[in-house]
Amino acid sequence: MWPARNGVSIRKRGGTFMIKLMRRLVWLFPEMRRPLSVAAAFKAVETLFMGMPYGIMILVLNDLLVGKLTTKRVIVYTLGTAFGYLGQGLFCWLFTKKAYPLGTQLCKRVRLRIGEHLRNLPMCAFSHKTAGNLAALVSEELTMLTLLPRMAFPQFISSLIFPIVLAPFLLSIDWRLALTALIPVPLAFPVLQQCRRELSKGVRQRNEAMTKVSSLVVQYVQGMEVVKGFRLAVTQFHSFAAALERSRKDNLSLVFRSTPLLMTFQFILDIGIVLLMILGAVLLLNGSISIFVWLTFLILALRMYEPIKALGPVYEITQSAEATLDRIEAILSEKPQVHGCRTLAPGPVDINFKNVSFAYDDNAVLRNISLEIPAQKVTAIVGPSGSGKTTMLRLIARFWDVDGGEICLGGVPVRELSSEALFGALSMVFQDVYLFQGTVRENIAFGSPDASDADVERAARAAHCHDFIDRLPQGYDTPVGEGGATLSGGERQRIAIARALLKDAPVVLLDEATASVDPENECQIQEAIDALVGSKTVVLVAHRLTTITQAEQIAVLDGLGNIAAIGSHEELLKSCFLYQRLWKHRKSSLSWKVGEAEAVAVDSE
Ligand SMILES: Nc1ncnc2c1ncn2[C@@H]1O[C@H](COP(=O)(O)OP(=O)(O)OP(=O)(O)O)[C@@H](O)[C@H]1O
Repeated sequence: MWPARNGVSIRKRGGTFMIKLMRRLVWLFPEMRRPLSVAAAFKAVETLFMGMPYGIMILVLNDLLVGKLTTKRVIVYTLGTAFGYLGQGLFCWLFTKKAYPLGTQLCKRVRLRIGEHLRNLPMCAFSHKTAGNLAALVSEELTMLTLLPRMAFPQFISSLIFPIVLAPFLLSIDWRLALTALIPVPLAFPVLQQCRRELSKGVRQRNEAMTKVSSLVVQYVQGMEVVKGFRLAVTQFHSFAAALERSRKDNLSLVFRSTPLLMTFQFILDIGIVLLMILGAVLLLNGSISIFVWLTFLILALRMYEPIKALGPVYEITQSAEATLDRIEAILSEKPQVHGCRTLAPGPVDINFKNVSFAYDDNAVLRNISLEIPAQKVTAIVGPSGSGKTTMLRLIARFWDVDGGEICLGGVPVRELSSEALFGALSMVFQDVYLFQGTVRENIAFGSPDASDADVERAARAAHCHDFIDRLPQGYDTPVGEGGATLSGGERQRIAIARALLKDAPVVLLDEATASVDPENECQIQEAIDALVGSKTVVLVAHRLTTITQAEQIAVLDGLGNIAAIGSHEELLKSCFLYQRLWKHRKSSLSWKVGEAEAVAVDSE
């Protein structure tokens, strides 16, 4: 076995770069082994047929030189040549039929495999960088990988077959000329190896530049509002243009670095032909060989070098494919989150934080916190900005795993729950509501594929979305733009609440939006939340005064990773200084907002 590379161990056996590469491919996608072998066999037979007309040409030459070329023989040779071309055509077609779909299949399999793997990764594996990386990998880079089975591998087989078949034949005719014809091949290969090294560096640089371009595109489009709002369009565009220029330069440098080496490689092979001519002429003149032998060598050597010379471009494909395989392996080697197999007993579910500690990399956010969240009650988490409120919700859902302690759901540690049991028990409404491309109906029924249209409408009414959905051009069948860009923040949040209502899970995790919404929207969101809460275990990161006061239990985070106090609103107002401060701050910001609203109203009168 190869030592684990990026966590993925790969069987290592000998073989050339191409064989190793194909082994890696087959190791990652074992289902490709058989179709690849069949395609390779077709290519090999096609190559043999390609050699047939040359063989016949030599027979004709021999007959001509010894004066044995009869009409009958001419007919036989003509038929033989035609047969050679027919066989070549037939196997070329068989090869194409087998090998070309392999490229598209490979593309699909890689994308599916990566998609499947990403589904099981913890959230810490995702970032903007990853988005750009993935975009570059699954689009442009993958296209180069698809050339491996349908272009590079077959070309490699062709280049192998001729020397293997011809070497014994040439050696049996004249060993001196045979060695002259064959020796340039091993002499030229070190140059090709050097070219491979250059290509390897260049391809990686080019891929990095491509990834940067993709990341910038993702960032540019996703952050367009900020870009425009802060008049950064020109600056951002310049960095995008600079990344494109870098990518262009890297592409050119790849060509300029490899071309001289490729030309040297081909030149060494060409020298073989020149040497063959010189040595052949000398041997012919001193009577050691016949003209037939000399001409035979020239014809066959030219034919033998042709596919070997074509190996140059093959190297570029293999280096790109190797870099792409490295990146695929790196993604696949990210450790997936392991779920247990335990399930939850039906009925109410409580949540228990037992000495939980958590840090994002080095940023410790929670330190040994313990909190019992009773079933079917509303627990609010409050605290200064950045104190870890949202993080607590994320840990319940296992978007991240705790570093110390444990979180139990219905008495079962979340790590031991199966993903179906865990996510089946949770309804989540987060601050940044993401809506998927599709209709409003599909977005509401996202977590409940079996819901009927009537169920969707009932949930939408309860979440106070029905009226605005009804006003949309196609009602529930109105397409929603990517991320929900065509709806307002308040509308998006209410759709997320309808989604959660429809799911009807025993635990509700709710991260109230901090962004202010207009009073009418705020009131509707509040009513939608009231409908969602019902008889469920609710954990909410609360920002509105009403939601905070209505909670049966409030946990106050102190901003240093600890829980400062736990209690009801009245208890905390009496006993917790931090809560009093937070409460005062909230009230004053509310009166400030009300005052501002009144001022606007007066102004407009
Ligand atoms: N994905 C992440 N990677 C690294 N650090 C993060 C990540 N998410 C949050 N943090 C950091 O963790 C800390 C707690 O963040 P969290 O979002 O839980 O706070 P919060 O109390 O919900 O804040 P707010 O009230 O402003 O929404 C912050 O310092 C934040 O910068």
